[in-house]
Amino acid sequence: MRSDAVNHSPQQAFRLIVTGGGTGGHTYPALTAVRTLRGRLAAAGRGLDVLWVGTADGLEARVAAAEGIKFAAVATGKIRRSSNPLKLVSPANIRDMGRVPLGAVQARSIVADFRPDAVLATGGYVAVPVSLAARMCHRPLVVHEQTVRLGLANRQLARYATRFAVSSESTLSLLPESARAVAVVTGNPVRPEVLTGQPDKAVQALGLYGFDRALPTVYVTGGAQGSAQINNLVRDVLPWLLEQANVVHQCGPANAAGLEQSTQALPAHLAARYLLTGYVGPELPDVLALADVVVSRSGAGTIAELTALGKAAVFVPLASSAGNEQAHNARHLQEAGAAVALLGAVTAQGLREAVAPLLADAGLRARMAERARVHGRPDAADRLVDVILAAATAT
Ligand SMILES: CC(=O)N[C@H]1[C@@H](OP(=O)(O)OP(=O)(O)OC[C@H]2O[C@@H](n3ccc(=O)[nH]c3=O)[C@H](O)[C@@H]2O)O[C@H](CO)[C@@H](O)[C@@H]1O
Repeated sequence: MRSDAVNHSPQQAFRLIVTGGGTGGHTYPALTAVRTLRGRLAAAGRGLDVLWVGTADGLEARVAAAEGIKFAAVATGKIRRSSNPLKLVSPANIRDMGRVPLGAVQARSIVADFRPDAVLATGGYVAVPVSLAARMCHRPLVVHEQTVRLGLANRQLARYATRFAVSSESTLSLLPESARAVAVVTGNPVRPEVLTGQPDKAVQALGLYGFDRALPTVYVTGGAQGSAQINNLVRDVLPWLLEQANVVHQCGPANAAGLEQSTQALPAHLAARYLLTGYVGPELPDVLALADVVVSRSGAGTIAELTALGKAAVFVPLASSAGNEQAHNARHLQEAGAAVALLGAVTAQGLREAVAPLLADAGLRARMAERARVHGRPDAADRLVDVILAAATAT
């Protein structure tokens, strides 16, 4: 499917509003779609005028700034779910609910002024007012869902979408009927640079000169915000782990200080094989290239990257993710022999037993990596761009 929108009015730039963020899982697929769309339009001699609408303090604001994308902030509120009705009327929820109508008014004025050819919404609370504004202003709305099970924001938006792009066939049966009629399976876009990392660049950029390259390297990651659970498990097995491997440990920007202390006791030869960092920025592709085994949360973004690359992985899913979505992702890959899933109450011993065979046996790692690659969709960004262009010309 190649749309006429690429060749339409070559002198006039394609106008896109992109919205979504809060976490890396919502932000990076949007960024990848923007880059891919820009490339496709440029190849046809057409420009792209893009405006990202997000929250001022979200990851998306930093990512848009780093990419040179215009950014507009709207007020947004996170409604904290709880089984206790009293907690639903907490001061924080009341304050945030008040911000939702304000965000809707701001979003409507932004969309009306910008007059986009299409709006792409990739989830997160901020996507709700912007998508509603797209609907009110009669602009084509493409909603992209990264996870197998719909996120809360996208569930609300499903009925307003011109096209509803999903990452997995198994999501189709979970969609409301109105969204199923406009649904397309695209996969979850992976930043292209993630696929072309180089191990030596990770060593140089992060100063990993104490790593023993004869040993395998483990990349531990808790997702964009880090994971206290994974941090504690890794801390408890660290001396053992460093006897068999080098470790890059991404612990979350807020957690680094607390962990540094526990690693100060390591003998020098083990400490040299360990890098603790809050967040892995532009070096991420190179760190993934260096990694032989990944110990990780099973958010949709991470899964899309690890399967596109083909990496042996041990997943520790976030148990409270919406509808146990992370456990579902991890179990699905475990059943295919493409990962190990640690479900339920995970102990340090359990992590050690899962990682040890993979560190000891390069053949086992290679077979798992090969099975993981079968689930990757490296062409997802191109497919999503097809959907955006088709939605823009359908009106
Ligand atoms: C806590 C939470 O709400 N989790 C959800 C969130 O995941 P969350 O955003 O935490 O995690 P994902 O795995 O989806 O994505 C993380 C992204 O951040 C990148 N990264 C991470 C760490 C780092 O140091 N550097 C870096 O670049 C990863 O490579 C990946 O691209 O959105 C996902 C997609 O909607 C959902 O599946 C998750 O359940």
